[in-house]
Amino acid sequence: MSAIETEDLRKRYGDLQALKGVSLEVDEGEFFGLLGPNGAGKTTFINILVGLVKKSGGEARVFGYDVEDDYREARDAIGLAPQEFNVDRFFPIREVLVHKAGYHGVPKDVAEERADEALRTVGIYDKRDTRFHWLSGGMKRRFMLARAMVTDPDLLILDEPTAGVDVQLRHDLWEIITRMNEEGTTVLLTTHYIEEAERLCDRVGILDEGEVVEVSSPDELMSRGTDTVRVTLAGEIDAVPSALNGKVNGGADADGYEARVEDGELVVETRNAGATLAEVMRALDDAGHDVVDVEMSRTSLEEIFVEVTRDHGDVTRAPEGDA
Ligand SMILES: Nc1ncnc2c1ncn2[C@@H]1O[C@H](COP(=O)(O)OP(=O)(O)OP(=O)(O)O)[C@@H](O)[C@H]1O
Repeated sequence: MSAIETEDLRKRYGDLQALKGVSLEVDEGEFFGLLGPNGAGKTTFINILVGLVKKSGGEARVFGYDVEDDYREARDAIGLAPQEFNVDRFFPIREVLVHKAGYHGVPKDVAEERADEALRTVGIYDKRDTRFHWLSGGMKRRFMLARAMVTDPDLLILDEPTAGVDVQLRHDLWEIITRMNEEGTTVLLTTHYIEEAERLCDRVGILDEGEVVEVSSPDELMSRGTDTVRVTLAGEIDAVPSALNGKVNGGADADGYEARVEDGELVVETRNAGATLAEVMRALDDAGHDVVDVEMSRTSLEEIFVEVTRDHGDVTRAPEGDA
């Protein structure tokens, strides 16, 4: 069964079409990243799933439950850590967690156990009698995750859970979320940190201006980029060795690569540096060159992300009748 399934999901705020027909499927147990520039519609998508925003059209289901017709069942399956802090400021945080679990139908004694466990997991158990208000910024982020997990949800939705936190805390939060996913919880994560998506997610969906422009694994996305191999030789070379010249096919595509001489060094652009390198080294050796140094660089996921959303913009924002 799918954890999340949307078909042609639409949302209009006045004149603004924030979601323009989003069809997405997230499998049970998957770690799915939703990426997109500011205003792409990520929070709107999440808010429809949790019943905070009413859809204008299309379908949205969580574990088969319609998010509007079967609101209670769908909502009880979700643990949400929203982007904005929206926590009761008058109660100690442990009580906030107990109330939260109770609201979702968890009996009081179990709720209390879960609250303690969640606070321990995120490392702020010793602050259990403190009000949210008095926590540090990092502790607040930890608490948001504790609150999302206290109902033991099948689907964890995290809207930029690590925004503005330091590297250490980010890694701590990653570890906790990864463990939950390994134990079977489906995770939907939105983030602006591409590295986060690359490290954590099985698949990422890129949303741009209310439309899904791409769904693939981080690896698949990375393989779209071009790797550059720069080889420094003992002496300068003035021409690409003929064995490599034969591979030039007008650009670096899946089957080939493009080699050129730049400042006396050999530069090869390829889809896959690992696969190409051996061939390049053999060709240089056969041509009698001594290799002094090899430097490889990959296009980052960040660059690919920028490219994908820019290309989408070129199409959707092109004036009518324009090619
Ligand atoms: N309640 C609202 N009323 C009017 N417009 C809204 C409302 N909520 C969101 N929008 C608009 O809908 C669009 C999508 O917003 P949304 O918050 O879903 O984007 P996002 O991808 O989450 O952005 P960010 O990465 O900045 O959080 C934006 O243009 C936003 O201004």
